Amino acid sequence: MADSADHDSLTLFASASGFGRAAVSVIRISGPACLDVLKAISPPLPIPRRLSLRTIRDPNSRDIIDRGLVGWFPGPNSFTGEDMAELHLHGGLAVRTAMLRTLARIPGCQAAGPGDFTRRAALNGRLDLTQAEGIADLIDAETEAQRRQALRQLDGALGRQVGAWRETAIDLLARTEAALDFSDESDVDDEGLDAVLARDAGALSKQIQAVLGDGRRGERLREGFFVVLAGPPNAGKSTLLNALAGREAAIVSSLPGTTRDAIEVRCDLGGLPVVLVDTAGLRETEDPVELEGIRRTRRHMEDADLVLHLSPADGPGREAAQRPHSLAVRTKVDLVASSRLDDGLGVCALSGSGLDALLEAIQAAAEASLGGGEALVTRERHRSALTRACGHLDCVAGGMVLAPELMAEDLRLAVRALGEVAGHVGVEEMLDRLFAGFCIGK
Ligand SMILES: Nc1nc2c(ncn2[C@@H]2O[C@H](COP(=O)(O)OP(=O)(O)OP(=O)(O)O)[C@@H](O)[C@H]2O)c(=O)[nH]1
Repeated sequence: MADSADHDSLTLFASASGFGRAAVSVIRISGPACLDVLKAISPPLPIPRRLSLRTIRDPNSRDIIDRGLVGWFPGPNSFTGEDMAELHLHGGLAVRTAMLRTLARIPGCQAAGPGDFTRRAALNGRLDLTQAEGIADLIDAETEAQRRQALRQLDGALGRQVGAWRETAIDLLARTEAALDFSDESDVDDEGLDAVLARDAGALSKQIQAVLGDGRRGERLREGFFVVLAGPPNAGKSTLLNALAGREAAIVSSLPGTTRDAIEVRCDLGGLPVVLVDTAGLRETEDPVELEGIRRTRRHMEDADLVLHLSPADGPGREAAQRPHSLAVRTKVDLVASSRLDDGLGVCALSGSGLDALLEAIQAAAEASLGGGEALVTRERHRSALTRACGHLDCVAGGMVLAPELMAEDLRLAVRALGEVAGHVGVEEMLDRLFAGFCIGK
């Protein structure tokens, strides 16, 4: 990982297209030695930003490694802001290995770690931190809604909004500082300044809070809408999960208590990411392993966005929905005559009957929770920094700090908290954490 000045002067290289077998394999190179590397392995240098067919050789032995396309992207107008190159080679394992081994032997070159290229782009001011997160989210996006949200963030929607709030907070701070520094000079009018500052700080805080009051839609969309399948042992939870997910993900068995821990299956419901969670059956038991499973089930139910309370149609009556975000579902409806069924949701996971209605109900709940406009805040990190900023602005707005020096300090802390979102301040540790989650070559 590029975390020291020494490391930053190295030229990094990595496979940017994964490590499997493919038609084309892309190797990225970025750093000060990039130009020399290209001249050594694939002369002559291509026209910038235009892929050119070249023979690529080991610079020492002059052995041919492959014939492929070479792209040359001189800094600072490259993804990382440094000199960069891309080698589009044949996607075989041996070709890629030979190329990476050759690059590793060139002085000044080093294999990149996860996220190193994006990290350099952020450090060179090509992206702010929210956009770097947008790239990570775009790579991880599994559904259409996640892809759209990540693209919006990569486009800088959050960075621009938070940047505008930060400018306003800086302006408030400048006015306070001016009043402090020149309070004895006649041309600085601090008459009623406290009231004006309090009003403006309050207005800014309200704007931020309006965005924060989005029901955590952005975070939920990244993480998925959690649907927990709960109910007594043998209610048919695992069978239903498999039927809903369309694959055999959970162990299905006729032994009550087969599922001891939660099993999660991610699926795409109408473009929304839904995580179905199969849990241990709820019943009275002395078995310590099963008890632990039941404890975890209860915790999953508390954290769930939606709980499906399953009860077999041939058993006791339908369980009443215990909280607003829950649905009572009758399972194994094939075991009773249709005349004995009530009007609520009922499924036969074996034949698939009733599954469409259940999926529609889950999708409607997910849409109600995740839909309703475009969320700006997509991570707890953003929420926590913005909440802190609001706290400081509210101190100024509420007249809780009377001395102008203290007011200035609160405004400074608000500016700092807002700056953290885009990566202007105090983010070294955060950078390590963020880029560690990237893939190599990005
Ligand atoms: N007739 C019928 N049997 C079903 C249906 N769904 C599940 N079963 C059967 O019911 C039994 C229990 O199913 P599971 O899916 O393992 O039940 P579970 O609720 O996950 O059980 P635990 O893991 O013990 O909590 C199995 O024999 C299934 O084949 C259904 O719709 N109709």
